[in-house]
Amino acid sequence: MKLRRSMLFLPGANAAMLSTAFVYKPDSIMFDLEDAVSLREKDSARLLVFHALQLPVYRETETVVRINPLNTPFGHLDLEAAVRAGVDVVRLPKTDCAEDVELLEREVERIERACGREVGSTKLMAAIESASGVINALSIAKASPRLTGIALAGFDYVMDMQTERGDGTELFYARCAVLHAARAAKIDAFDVVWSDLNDEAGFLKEVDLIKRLGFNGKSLINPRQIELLHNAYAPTEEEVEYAGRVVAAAAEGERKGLGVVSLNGKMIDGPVIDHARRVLQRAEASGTRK
Ligand SMILES: CC(=O)SCCNC(=O)CCNC(=O)[C@H](O)C(C)(C)COP(=O)(O)OP(=O)(O)OC[C@H]1O[C@@H](n2cnc3c(N)ncnc32)[C@H](O)[C@@H]1OP(=O)(O)O
Ligand SMILES: O=C([O-])CC(=O)C(=O)O
Ligand SMILES: [Mg+2]
Repeated sequence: MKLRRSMLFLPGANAAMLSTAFVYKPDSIMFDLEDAVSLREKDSARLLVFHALQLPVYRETETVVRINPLNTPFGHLDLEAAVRAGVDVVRLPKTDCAEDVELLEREVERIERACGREVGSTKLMAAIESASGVINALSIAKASPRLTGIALAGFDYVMDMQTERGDGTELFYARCAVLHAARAAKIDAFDVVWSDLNDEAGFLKEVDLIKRLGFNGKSLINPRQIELLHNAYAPTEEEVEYAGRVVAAAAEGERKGLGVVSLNGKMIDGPVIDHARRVLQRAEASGTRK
């Protein structure tokens, strides 16, 4: 079970962060070449990220590079550097339609062939940051078998919608649309960045909401957010104990040839058993909540 709860952004021009981010153990590390890098640092950031990707320490963690859009002067250069350096996942920002992903896929394949990397080994992720992107979320999510997930990018999205970040009401439709598209395409779904590092309670409230909606995780901007997120996503001891009893009751029912059994008056059938197995898998992969 590949956990993708935390995807830590860091500015590609920041050499100190590039060389230490792995110690925080996010599920994925995302080197940003887009909006966190000033125009004057685009070239040096690309070179730094190209070298950082090849450090042995990054073999252990999933690496992601957020390139600039392909219709900018930087996008193709970023992509060339990321694929040649062996990045695990390329994240395309400002994805508005399936054709954006199809173009990305063609370019990635061309570069893989040119540099001798196995064709298909570079995975993709699309960030949806506009009304058009949200409307096209399903076709974007199904645009390439290389896609591991889609992400909602809240800051550009609320700009496009002529609103601003608030209590989450402004993101409600987009979150549901992106999530349904990802689930229909059987890929991961990532929620927006939380930018107020001093508002831990607000962050945790948002994490609770997106976990209940069904997101795999969130894009993060600071190491302090990682442990909070992982802990909130870990099942509690009680959930694990109950899941164990559900699986045991189901096994007992199967031995007796029963399709449905009851545990303390609660019906236990297929989806309940699947959920219990997922809780146990998650506990095995991430431990229990502290
Ligand atoms: C809308 C968008 O596009 S969002 C995506 C793009 N944005 C980004 O990539 C921003 C990433 N985050 C950051 O740059 C920073 O966390 C900021 C600017 C938000 C806050 O910076 P600070 O106030 O310095 O954070 P803080 O005091 O918590 O830093 C503590 C330590 O963590 C390190 N750190 C902070 N953020 C990160 C990060 N994202 N990755 C790795 N290390 C980090 C700092 O370098 C510092 O290390 P040090 O103690 O060795 O100097
Ligand atoms: O991709 C992200 O998560 C961050 C981002 O660009 C945005 O919110 O506009
Ligand atoms: Mg953005």
